[in-house]
Amino acid sequence: MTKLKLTAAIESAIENGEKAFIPYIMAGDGGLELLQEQILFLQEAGATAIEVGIPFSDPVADGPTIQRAGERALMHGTNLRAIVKELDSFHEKVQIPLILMTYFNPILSYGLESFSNDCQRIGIAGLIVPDVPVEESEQLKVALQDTDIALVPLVSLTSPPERIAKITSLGEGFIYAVTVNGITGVRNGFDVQLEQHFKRLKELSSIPVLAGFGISTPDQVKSMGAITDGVIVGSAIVEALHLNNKEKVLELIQASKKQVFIS
Ligand SMILES: O=P(O)(O)OC[C@@H](O)[C@@H](O)c1c[nH]c2ccccc12
Repeated sequence: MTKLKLTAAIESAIENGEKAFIPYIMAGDGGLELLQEQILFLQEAGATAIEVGIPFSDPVADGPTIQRAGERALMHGTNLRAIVKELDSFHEKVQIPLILMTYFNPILSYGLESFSNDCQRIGIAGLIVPDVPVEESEQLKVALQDTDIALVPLVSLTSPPERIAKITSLGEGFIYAVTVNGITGVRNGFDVQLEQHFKRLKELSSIPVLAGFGISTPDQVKSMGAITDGVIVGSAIVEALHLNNKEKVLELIQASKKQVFIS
């Protein structure tokens, strides 16, 4: 089994002189029938991979924009089972890696085994489960061990060095480096220490390091991309898709392709 599909996609963007760009979307926002169109649009627009969010009633890590998108999706009656079924119906058209982002509860109610089997069957390349820290990920790791699905870890700004070392050694796919303390959502500024923090993470990690949380403008995509291997953009993409502002999505993705490199 190879957990390398996700890593390979990111490395290939970098080999092209670009940075990775991973948009986050909320599955079922606007109705599940939009999911295929949204994924194929982002693929066509040049996304490196896509993080597909599963709506959940108690999204503790999510800021207001993602929370509202989740509520809209739940109002449409979306759930994990329906999303997997929908993804199954068009997965042959998707060439870029898909990462599912879900809290642990929906996975447990789905059943760990069948979740892992179904994700493998429909070609899911990665999984982000924010309420399962590395120390508690054994059960999930066991369920995923015979699959090609990478369990992507989150590293917070406040993780102490021993914890960072543990996360980077166990991490798969890429390291999701959180840029702020707190929840998802648009921010105006970032800690001046970030560059140092990312440098350390990159030194410790054998897989790519991507920055996420609070990135919402082309300039931020460029400046975060200059000090990491790429970015994840959630709230700004969710909002732009909700307002059908495709131009904004294209601008954000383009910013990851024209990089100013700071050495
Ligand atoms: O919305 P932002 O600030 O651009 O951050 C990305 C984020 O939305 C996405 O990766 C995500 C959505 N929900 C999460 C929960 C935990 C970690 C990450 C996420």
